[in-house]
Amino acid sequence: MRHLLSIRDLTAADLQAILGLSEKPAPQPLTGKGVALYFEKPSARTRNSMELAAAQLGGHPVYLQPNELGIGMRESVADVTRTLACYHSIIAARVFDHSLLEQMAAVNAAPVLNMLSATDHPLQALADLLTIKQLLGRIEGARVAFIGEGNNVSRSLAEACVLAGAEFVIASPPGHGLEGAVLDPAEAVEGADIIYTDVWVSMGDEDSDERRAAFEPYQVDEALMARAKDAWFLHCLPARRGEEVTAPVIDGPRSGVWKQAENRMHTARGAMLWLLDK
Ligand SMILES: NC(=O)NCCC[C@H](N)C(=O)O
Repeated sequence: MRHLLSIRDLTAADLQAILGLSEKPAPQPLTGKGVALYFEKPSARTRNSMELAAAQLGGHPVYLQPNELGIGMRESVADVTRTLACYHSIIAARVFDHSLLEQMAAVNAAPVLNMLSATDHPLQALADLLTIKQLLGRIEGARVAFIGEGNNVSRSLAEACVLAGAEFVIASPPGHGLEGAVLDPAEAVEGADIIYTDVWVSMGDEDSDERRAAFEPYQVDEALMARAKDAWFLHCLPARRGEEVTAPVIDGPRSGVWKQAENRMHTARGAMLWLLDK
């Protein structure tokens, strides 16, 4: 049984297969079947794109919240997972603790799909790669510069870039980076085809003056964009104009964020088809 908890669950061929499936007309393998969507955190793009993608595949999405499901409280993780698998072909979850996804996947009752955890956001990275392919006409050899925090979005993007043959570089404040080399923003955007950022304060993380001060030199503004010739700007959204990005950049002619948001739906279909091995 397949699970998609992180990009590390994919081979290079799997990744290309998902991108291919995402651009094809939707088949209907989920006719009469359910897709469980369990959210421990808020969601705009993920919930809507997953609900639509499930419907396009012929399935019926069911939105579930912690206070109803009582996972690990009213009922054990394994029993909830087995119950959901009685009705649903896929169990998708957005969680605080990544290990909950691992516990659900270990039951092997239905394919488990990560809709964002503290460490990974594979669905976002799939949409990012499809967007890069559409904007540049290629992924291989592209230089993707991420300016901001090393966490779920940047980790999955880095892994997906490596798998698809793109170059990934990151500039993060000290103590907020990913494993491996960290550059400063000017170095990172040098020769970049894509400049990408994310919020300074992720869902569930603590906001503070120290944190804001650390991230302030990492704002993507027109001057930073101008250091890279003809780069496209991407952002997973939600965006805070005036914090991680300025309005002229995200609302400007080189912003691909709305194509990227739409692609969340197409790649959600691709990911679910891959999970079902269709
Ligand atoms: N586009 C999305 O699905 N959400 C992105 C939120 C990313 C941010 N790093 C967070 O964890 O809150």
